This record gives sequence, structure tokens and C-alpha cells, in this order.
Amino acid sequence: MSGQDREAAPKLRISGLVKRFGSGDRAVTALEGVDLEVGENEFVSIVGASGCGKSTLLSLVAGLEEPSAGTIEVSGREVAGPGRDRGVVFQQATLMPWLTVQQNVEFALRGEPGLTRGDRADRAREFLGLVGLEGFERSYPAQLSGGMQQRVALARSLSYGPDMLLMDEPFGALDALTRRTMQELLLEVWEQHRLTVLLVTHDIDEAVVTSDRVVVMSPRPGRVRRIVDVPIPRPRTLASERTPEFQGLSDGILGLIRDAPHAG
Ligand SMILES: Nc1ncnc2c1ncn2[C@@H]1O[C@H](COP(=O)(O)OP(=O)(O)OP(=O)(O)O)[C@@H](O)[C@H]1O
Repeated sequence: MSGQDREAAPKLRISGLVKRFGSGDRAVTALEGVDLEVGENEFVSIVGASGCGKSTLLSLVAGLEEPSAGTIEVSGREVAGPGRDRGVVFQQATLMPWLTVQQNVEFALRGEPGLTRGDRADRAREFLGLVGLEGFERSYPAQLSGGMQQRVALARSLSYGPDMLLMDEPFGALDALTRRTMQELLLEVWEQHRLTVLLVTHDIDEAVVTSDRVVVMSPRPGRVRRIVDVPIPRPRTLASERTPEFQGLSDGILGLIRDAPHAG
């Protein structure tokens, strides 16, 4: 996507965003003046040192927290709370343990207007298939591995057709091998459903291989330090990481995070 397209119709526009927690001596400024635009169908990752406000930024876009100052617009409308236009995937799958995999996804679809019970069942099966869980519809979350539970969470978030997918360390609790499989799955899913994605991750390689742009934040209070374009051709696979171009981008981002001057 060109810069011009982004200017024409940003899916997400964050302007002058400030977030403070607490008050008086105990006040913590997590974000101070974040400006960011994300284009329709763009995949953008957010990286930065621990505590720089990545999760706070995502929670604000999800509408789970309120800004102290500044604005967040999704599709031109100011975010005033959580909404079905934004699907959220956290580090923990937060599935309902008493429901089967299929029922967990169907449950998320209950608020969808115009869907019959049969439609919900079909939609749930479709998205469980998309994330490779065909045959596990009747399993309970406790019977699944962590990676499979995250697949359910992804299917659940995608099933109601959000415009944006907000992910906060979605693979952070998984072992290295499962994490790689999930990154591959995410690349495949994104190729099929090119929705706008905002991904918070500690894993720089994960950010580079998945994203069109990587936002590097400065240490707390978080600001956008640099935005790095990732011009690696799509469709990408994890093999894309074995190129000198990839390594150069990844090393450059690591350098930006390490060299960032600490505030105060
Ligand atoms: N509810 C809260 N109350 C008080 N302080 C908070 C709250 N949530 C976050 N903070 C503080 O805001 C700052 C940013 O936190 P945040 O979790 O957004 O950072 P992060 O970059 O996601 O960190 P990490 O990479 O370690 O997950 C931290 O100093 C944190 O302690």
C-alpha cells in the first residue's frame, strides 16, 4: 500500500494519544503523544522495550481503556468502547471451559443480527476449519494444547467478520515450535482474509515476517520512535526469514529498540 492510499482512507487514525494511569505522585504516563495511521488491509506490528505501552495502546484501540487525551478513530468513527468491528486476541485464549470448541465460537456469534442457529453453527465450522481445527469441534478447551486453544480464539475473533484484528502477544505463551506453526497459520489466514491487523509482539522476527510496517516505540512514556517499512514480497512464508533483506530489517529494528534513549 502506498503512503497516498493511507492518507486517503486510514482504517485506524490515532492522534495525540496520551494515557496516564493513577494520579498525583503515583501517576504513570504509559503513552505520551502517539500518532499513527493504519491503512485498510494493512498489517502493522508494534514492538518496543517492556513497559513502553504496547498493550496499553492495543487496549485503547480495542476500547477497553479510555484515552487521557487524544483521539482514536476506526473507519472515521471515534472509538467509544469495544465493538464487533474489532476482534481481539490476547496471550491467553480466554475460552469458556464448559463449552465445546464449536460452542465457544457459536457463543461469540450470538449477538450477530440475522443469523439463525444453523447459520451460527455453519459459520463456526467454517472458521474452525480455516484455523485447522476440523474434527475438534466437540472437544473441550481443556482437551486442547495451548496452540489449539489460540486457534479457537483466532477463529472466534474472525467469525463475526471484524474489520480489524487486534492481537496482543497472541503466541507469547506458546513453545517455540508451536509459535512458528501459529505464525505460519497467521500468514495463511491473512492471505485469505486481508483484514487490517495490529499485532503487539516481543518477537522482532514475527513482526517483520508478518507485517507491512513495524512501529518501534520508545521506552516509557511510549511514543512512536520509528516506523519501518517491510518491502518483502507477499505471499510470505517463514522461509522469507532466510533472506539477507529480512535479516537486515530485523537487526535494524533490534538496534532501534536497544539504542533507544531511556526517558527520565
Ligand atoms: N491498569 C494500569 N494501572 C497502572 N499502571 C498501568 C496499568 N496498565 C499499564 N500500566 C503501566 O503502563 C506502562 C505500560 O504498560 P504496558 O503493559 O502497556 O507495556 P508493554 O509495552 O505492553 O509491556 P510488556 O512488553 O512488558 O508487556 C507500564 O509502566 C505499566 O506498569
